Amino acid sequence: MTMIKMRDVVKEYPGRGRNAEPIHAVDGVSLDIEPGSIYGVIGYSGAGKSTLVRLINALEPTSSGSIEIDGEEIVGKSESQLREVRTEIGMIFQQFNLFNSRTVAGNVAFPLNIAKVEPAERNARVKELLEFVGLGDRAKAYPDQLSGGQKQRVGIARALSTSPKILLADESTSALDPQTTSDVLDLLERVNRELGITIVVITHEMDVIKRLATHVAVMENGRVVENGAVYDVFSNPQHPATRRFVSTVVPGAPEGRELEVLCERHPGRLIAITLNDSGTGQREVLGRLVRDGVGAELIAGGMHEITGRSFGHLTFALTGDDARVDESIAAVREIAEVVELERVDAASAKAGA
Ligand SMILES: Nc1ncnc2c1ncn2[C@@H]1O[C@H](COP(=O)(O)OP(=O)(O)OP(=O)(O)O)[C@@H](O)[C@H]1O
Repeated sequence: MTMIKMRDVVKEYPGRGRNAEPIHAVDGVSLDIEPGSIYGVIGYSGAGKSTLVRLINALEPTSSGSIEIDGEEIVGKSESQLREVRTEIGMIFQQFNLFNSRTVAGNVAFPLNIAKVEPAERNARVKELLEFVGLGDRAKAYPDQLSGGQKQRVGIARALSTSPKILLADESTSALDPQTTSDVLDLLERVNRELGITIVVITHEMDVIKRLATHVAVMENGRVVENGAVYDVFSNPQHPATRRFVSTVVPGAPEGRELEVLCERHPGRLIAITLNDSGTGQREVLGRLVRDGVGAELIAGGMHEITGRSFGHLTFALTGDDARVDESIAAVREIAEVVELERVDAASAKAGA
């Protein structure tokens, strides 16, 4: 059964000022998030990501549409019914939201106290969770004595305390440095793999999606403009917003100033080759490009590993007799997507500007 099923979900806020149009923070979103997946939701500031998360854990009422959590409709439920649904959902935050007056153990125990779990069972659970997140020796510390990464580990342990089926992570690594981000993402991956918890990751960083997610939805102006398996979306982005996000982690064919610089540095004809995991490798490409009278130099691009599958762009400068270069290009076209780039020279680009 689908873990989170959204159909035509709308969240409307009153507009600011008199006679202002209402704000559609979420505007007709339909998504299926399957059990065991790590679903990334990416978008620029104001796209509606945080609102979507607040609707999933019913912190705010949905204006219209349907949200099913593990088969159970949550839209229109009473507060007491929602409390039960919320125990199925853990949440972590950008600013960690820990209680500074409580110890690490006290923070993790907090949801268990509310759920009236017996002390012996509660203490055992807290110990087990702190071991799981690698903080077994910090139970008595206070949040102020911890680094950002450690605080987020406490946040994760607390979110897992009631054994939820779903973990919502709202910009959970945005306040952390790159190494700490990487450690926290590794931990989230373990939460998913070892505990089988479905994770929804809200972020504005495509790197987080690339590292962690199995699926991605791109949001713009309250709508999902594109979604699917991460590899499919990365290797063939359709919407301009998706292309912009993908280009931040997987550079496409060079353009603009980068292309100008490459043209300044390299003579010949430039071609950009797109490779996916359909079997064609770099070696095969080179074998077809290089022939008598044709020189091929790799001048930009690289391959990327996305959900265990490879994908990337390679840009070559080809020198030699035009007819022979044509043959090389035709030979590569048989096995890969090839685009010939129009040369630009900086002087004429400036003159034209
Ligand atoms: N409580 C509210 N009242 C009125 N408007 C709101 C409210 N919450 C959000 N909005 C508006 O809804 C839109 C989406 O906001 P939301 O915070 O969900 O976006 P976001 O993608 O999470 O952005 P950010 O990354 O900056 O948090 C924005 O235009 C925002 O101003």
